[in-house]
Amino acid sequence: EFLPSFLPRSRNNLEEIDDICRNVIRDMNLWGVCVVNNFLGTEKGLAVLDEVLSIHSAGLFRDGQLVSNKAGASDLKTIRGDQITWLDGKEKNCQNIGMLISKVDAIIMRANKMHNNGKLGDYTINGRTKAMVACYPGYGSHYVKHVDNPNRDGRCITAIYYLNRDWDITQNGGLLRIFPEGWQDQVANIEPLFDRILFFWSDRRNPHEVQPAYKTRYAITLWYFDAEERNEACRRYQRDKEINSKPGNS
Ligand SMILES: Cn1c(O)c(C(=O)NCC(=O)O)c(=O)c2ccccc21
Ligand SMILES: [Mn+2]
Repeated sequence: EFLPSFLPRSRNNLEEIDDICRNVIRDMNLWGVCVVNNFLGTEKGLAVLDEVLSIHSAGLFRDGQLVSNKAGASDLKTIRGDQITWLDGKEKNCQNIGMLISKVDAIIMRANKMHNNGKLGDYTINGRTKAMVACYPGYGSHYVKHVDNPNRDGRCITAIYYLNRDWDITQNGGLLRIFPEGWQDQVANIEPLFDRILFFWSDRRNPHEVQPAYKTRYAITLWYFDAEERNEACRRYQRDKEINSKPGNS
């Protein structure tokens, strides 16, 4: 369920939300990508980072996927890639992560309402995934070029909040490179900087990769659902399950 826990916001917060919304709507409809810096402000950003660090030191991250390193088949040494854990933000010692999630919800819901009678990019957003907290250990772990939602699973917007202080892309790597469809051979290079949030369409319009990171790299990702596409995906999933469960359809 998607419960934007709207708290009565002081005046300036609402103005700020409105201002960010206008940026998100304009950039998403123009480029399909939007970057907002200083999203929470340093103090709140650090509070979120502290919670992520304590989750990491509590060993709650599942071991990352095994990826063979670029050296090729010869040495079978594999390196651990990204480590992830899923949160809904209501867990104990996660209230700042919860506050981050509520703020992103508020922006997406408001942008959804604000733009041509409640549609952002022709989507009707009515839900989202839990938050995926990701950690790239800094031994060259990377993420191969991919599309988040290549086959209409319902996810329409990807939102990634970065937590990496004093990040030097030349030393630390970890660049997110997006290859937006229709930009010809132009690419979007996004540095995973502290208190930066990034929005982009989750479908085939935005193939992207995470380049090898040489310092621990943290990010929190939310994926927002388009009501219609999600319902259709769930119906398809249900039908496939029934077909596959019938005897003889092993
Ligand atoms: C760890 N991690 C990811 O980092 C990205 C991704 O695209 N990240 C972009 C970024 O961190 O800038 C993903 O898309 C992803 C998808 C499924 C599981 C894990 C995943
Ligand atoms: Mn991705």
